Amino acid sequence: MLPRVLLCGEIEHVQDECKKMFHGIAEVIHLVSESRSHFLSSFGPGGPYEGTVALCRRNTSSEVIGKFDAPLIHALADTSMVRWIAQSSGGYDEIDVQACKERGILVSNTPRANEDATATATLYLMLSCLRHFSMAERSLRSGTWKTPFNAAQTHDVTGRTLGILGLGGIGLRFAHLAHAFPMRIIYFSRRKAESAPDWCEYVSSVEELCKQADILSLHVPLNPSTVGMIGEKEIRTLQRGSVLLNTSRGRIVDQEAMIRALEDGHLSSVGLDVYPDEPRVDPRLLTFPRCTLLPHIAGESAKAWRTIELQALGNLRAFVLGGVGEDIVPELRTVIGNSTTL
Ligand SMILES: O=C(O)C(=O)CO
Repeated sequence: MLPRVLLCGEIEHVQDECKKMFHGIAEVIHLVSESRSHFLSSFGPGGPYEGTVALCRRNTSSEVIGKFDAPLIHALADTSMVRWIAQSSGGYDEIDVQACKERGILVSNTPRANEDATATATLYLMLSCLRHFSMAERSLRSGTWKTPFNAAQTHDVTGRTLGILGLGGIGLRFAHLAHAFPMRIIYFSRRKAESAPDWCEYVSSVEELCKQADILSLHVPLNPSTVGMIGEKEIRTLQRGSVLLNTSRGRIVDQEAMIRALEDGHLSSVGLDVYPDEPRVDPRLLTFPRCTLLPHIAGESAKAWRTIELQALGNLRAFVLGGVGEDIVPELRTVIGNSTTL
């Protein structure tokens, strides 16, 4: 019997490629569970997921089986042979990687696959927040032409200082895109990035970044050390009238502090693609017409989706064939070699 790989969330964009990739080496099976308890009780003998050695996971699966938190990972390790989870996105914050580490399950993600799409969307948010393009379009679509859009309250990019928090793939790509404009670009990362161009200045702390920037863009992953990283103190350190952009994860920002700053004008607008409790959007955010709000689509373009799915499936295939895939998340890289073979 071939080993089985379970798709937790469907492959939508590369179905033919998926069939070819696993032909003769593994049986690809689909999620049939309608609850978390059914999911967890289905790996045993005679269950629909019997013989599953690895999963490909999309965040959409959490609607049915929930996040891959510590209880789920421990139950999975107790009741199944699953040793690899190939996450189908750059962010893997819905998987408890520490629990995976304890139980010898490795996790891969899809770095690089949607850097360009996410950086491009961030650029759109920056321009829209300064020039109120989203508001202007809403004025036109509602049949009121330029009202309530008010050009006198909009701003140019020229002369602004863009502060990038996290100069990984997306942050760096955004820096390059923004460099087309006559603006100063600074960044803070845990360590100075070797790939940073000369014109992208390193500053030594988040505080220094907030002191100098009047546009702050967030590009760090969500993990226990980044939850609430941008709170009241950081927001108030930004100059009055600054713009905050977030295409990483909602919980990196203290949403209450952000809303207070929008209410009293300390932040002139925010450009968001992500929210703390998606798909819920705090209704107070909808009352600030100059903000640009997207429904977590920054990293989604036709090319990005195909690349993400191919990369996730590639990691899964490498695991099935050789016992280890690529793109292991940083927290688990030291675990390679332990109990991952079929
Ligand atoms: O790749 C990710 O993690 C995304 O959030 C895609 O938008």
